[in-house]
Amino acid sequence: MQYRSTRGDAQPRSFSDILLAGLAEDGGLYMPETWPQFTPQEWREMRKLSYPDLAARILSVFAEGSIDLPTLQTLCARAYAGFSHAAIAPLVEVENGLFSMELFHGPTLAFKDMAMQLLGQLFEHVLTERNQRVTIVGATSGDTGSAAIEAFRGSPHLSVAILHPMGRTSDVQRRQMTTVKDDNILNIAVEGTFDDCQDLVKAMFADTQFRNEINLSAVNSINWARIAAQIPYYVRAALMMGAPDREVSFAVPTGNFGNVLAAWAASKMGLPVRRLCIGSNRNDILTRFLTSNDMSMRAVEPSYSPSMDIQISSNFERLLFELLDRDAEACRNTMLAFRQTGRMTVDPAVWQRAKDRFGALMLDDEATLAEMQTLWERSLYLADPHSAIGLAAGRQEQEPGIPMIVAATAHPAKFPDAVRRATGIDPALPPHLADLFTREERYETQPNELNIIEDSVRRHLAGHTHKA
Ligand SMILES: Cc1ncc(COP(=O)(O)O)c(C=O)c1O
Ligand SMILES: N[C@@H](CCOP(=O)(O)O)C(=O)O
Repeated sequence: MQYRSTRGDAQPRSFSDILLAGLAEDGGLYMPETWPQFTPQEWREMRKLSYPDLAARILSVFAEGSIDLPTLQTLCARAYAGFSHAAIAPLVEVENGLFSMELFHGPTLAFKDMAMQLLGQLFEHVLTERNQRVTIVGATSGDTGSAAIEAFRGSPHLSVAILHPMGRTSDVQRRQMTTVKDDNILNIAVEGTFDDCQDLVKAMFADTQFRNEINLSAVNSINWARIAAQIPYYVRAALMMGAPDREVSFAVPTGNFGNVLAAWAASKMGLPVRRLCIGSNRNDILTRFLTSNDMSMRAVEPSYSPSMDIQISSNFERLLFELLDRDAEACRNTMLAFRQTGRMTVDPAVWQRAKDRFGALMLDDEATLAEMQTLWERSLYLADPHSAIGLAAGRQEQEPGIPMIVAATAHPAKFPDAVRRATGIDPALPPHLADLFTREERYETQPNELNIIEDSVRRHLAGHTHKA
């Protein structure tokens, strides 16, 4: 399988190449040249596979020509060995026909582990094979950072620098990142928002000298491998509900648009998905786009669901590329104009195509707490604020006879303040994190300035390489 950029300039590249490259050189995002297809019979045969084997089967079509199926099976078995639930991503029926797909049973208690644990294995495999070293720089609004740190800590092949927006994550999220002491990890609190952190990462990719100097790589969902590794749980859930002989719908709390894009990708591969519904908090740029063709940037507002405090949803570019019939030039021009003007409206026919596929719902903080309270009182289901937004969005789009599967993206214990406020319950951290608040933190605070952040990364690499 070969990959091309949404902005058209980059050369076609293999899966292993784009895994390490992260972002295309023209600033676009890599997409598979064609959508792999499974027949109904092939989907049915996947029903009997364990989660790791199913993940390997799905990944094998994207990694074709780079990594073979037996190797992927070994890597997937290792990736999911540390999950605390035997089903890896269990389904819980919260209300009649409304299912919570719990994606938070990995080591850092958020859906990011589902892909990041596998990326950890994929990077080790490809870097060992190529005898190469890279530096991963990632942006996080709270969960990607800790998942990446957990997946890559102690690796002899790479260093990881994570930029988080100062004071805008939960305390649990920050401590999960900043209490990890491995030499190859650097945490930087940036005086800005998540969007600033993400822009800094993209600016580092655009700085060719710096990019080459440190062998820059990415593990945010701008990296296609992240999306590919998020597809299997949608497939698994749909198969459990009777697909391909029955349609299902998905609802996903959304920020950077990566998770719901994986569900959409599964439908492009032939999985019978009826509706996709996104939930957002008051940072509702995507909801506004889907309800009124208005993608206009506003200031990022803090909310009870901080991981979705995002205005610039990177993966929307991948959907736009498809909506524009893969016209890379039109995609590039639209994205550049969006960044210049802070506004995007698309041709009404293009917008209609998005609306035909996606529904959307916005919940502000008050409505989020009310939803958490209702879920607790009616169903004894303790949801974190992000998952609660997804469940409300899913309920809105439910249709008789069609299972609605909602991505539950974080463990309630990551957001104890909101959970306590909504339900009066104090959600406990699992034993491996029970002493999180007594661990010592280590991080730098830096202004939102590219040169300063690049220098921090350089200093860290010099110190780390020195020690190694
Ligand atoms: C807990 C949680 N829920 C939802 C989201 C939104 O997911 P995405 O950015 O893939 O849309 C995030 C962050 O990505 C998250 O950490
Ligand atoms: N919510 C995310 C933001 C980054 O998303 P990603 O999927 O692109 O890595 C976070 O928690 O960091």
